[in-house]
Amino acid sequence: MLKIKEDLLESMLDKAIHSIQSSNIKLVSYTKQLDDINPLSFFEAAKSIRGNRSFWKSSVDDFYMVGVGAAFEIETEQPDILYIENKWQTILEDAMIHNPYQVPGTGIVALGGMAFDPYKKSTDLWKNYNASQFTIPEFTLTKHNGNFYFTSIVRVNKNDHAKQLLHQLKGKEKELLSPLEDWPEKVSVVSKEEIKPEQWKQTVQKATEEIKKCNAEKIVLAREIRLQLSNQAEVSNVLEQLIDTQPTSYIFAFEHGEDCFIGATPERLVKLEGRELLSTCLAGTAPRGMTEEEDQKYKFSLLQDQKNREEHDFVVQMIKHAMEEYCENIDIPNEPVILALTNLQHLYTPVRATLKEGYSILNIIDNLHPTPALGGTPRKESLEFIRHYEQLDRGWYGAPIGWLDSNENGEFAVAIRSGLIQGNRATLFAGCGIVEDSNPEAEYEETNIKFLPMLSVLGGL
Ligand SMILES: C=C(O[C@H]1C=CC=C(C(=O)O)[C@@H]1O)C(=O)O
Ligand SMILES: [Mg+2]
Repeated sequence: MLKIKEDLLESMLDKAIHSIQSSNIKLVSYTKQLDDINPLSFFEAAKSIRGNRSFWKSSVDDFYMVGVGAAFEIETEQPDILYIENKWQTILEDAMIHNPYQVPGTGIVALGGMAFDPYKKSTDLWKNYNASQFTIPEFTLTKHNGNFYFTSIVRVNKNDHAKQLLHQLKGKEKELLSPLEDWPEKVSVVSKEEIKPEQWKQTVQKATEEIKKCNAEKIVLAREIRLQLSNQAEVSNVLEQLIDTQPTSYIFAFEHGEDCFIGATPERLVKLEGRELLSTCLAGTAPRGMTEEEDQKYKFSLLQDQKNREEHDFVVQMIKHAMEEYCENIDIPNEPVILALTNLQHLYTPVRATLKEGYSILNIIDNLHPTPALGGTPRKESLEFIRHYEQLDRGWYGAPIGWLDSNENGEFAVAIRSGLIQGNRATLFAGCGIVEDSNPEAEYEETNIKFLPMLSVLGGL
């Protein structure tokens, strides 16, 4: 840091300390540009504060965010995203921000997520994850359009000393930006346990019966597998492999205490840049072929398959309807196209719109989640079925995860193709949309393909 910049940060800290009122949260943020730095190395360099790191890579853009430490946590056990919104706005009103770049994901940012269904009783598996939790990191590395930005955020207290805070910041920054000496090893799967697959197939059967009785139109059911690993899984290594093997997915990790929720999801829930909004309808699945010819065959039959088209169309109709409330200039193509991923292909309909004034990204999430790609149609009936009959604790699986910044930019994905790593154990999740014509055996096979991205990077193939 140049002397002149240090002086500016010191005087910001000093001013913040002297202006603080008894109960308010005063954050000071300072953003500067860095030379080339590998986001994964930055994540790994922060391993001394393991338990408090977040990682995000966008699916299509060369955009990364790595959050380290916690200047402040916004969390709630209540099923109330708007509590998060209010707290976030209050924090921003009191914050002092130095950010000459105004690039998405810089300045004051928050990274986090929430439970799929806060009304379902949670188990010990997810004890380290709140109903919703957003971290404002102490340090954020952002890669945007080939440029690197480094933001430091300090929560100041009345009795702090600016010089001392600055000294601590410089020490931590040096540690985070120093070259790495070694890179963690891969793990492998020692044993794999599928949780009650036959019972799961019976639940699928039960769902189709409920649909035939017109009690719902679509219900998404998930199942889990538990893995015993050769060693404690190193998150940096797992992330590195996910980036390599799933280049068109969002790659994410949210560490909470000893645990890490991690995955590679293709499903964007919402991206907001200024008022420009993107969303995605993703549902309907087929495998990839072993040859070009076989791949094309799967592709064409997926595009024409009645059952998959129905699964997909429920998502399109719901998102279209939700967008009409908050957006204008809504653009949704009439026909889906194929989104081909490493292990499977999906029916995909992109959505573009302009967000009306007065609404935020958290309003959109509140409205969209869960889409029929993860819940079902109608929402109320399908969620009741899931709550009652699904045997697992989804936790944050299937829920919105992502980030937002102080300039109304943000992006959230749906946390699928994911797992919870707990030392040398991991729990993986995969689900599928059940409609009237679903066949339990075929749906079981579909979930098997959806486990592959996580299973392969944990050394389970
Ligand atoms: C619920 C999952 O996928 C959803 C997203 C895309 C396709 C889906 C399907 O075809 O069933 C699912 O709705 C999952 O991967 O765990
Ligand atoms: Mg499906």
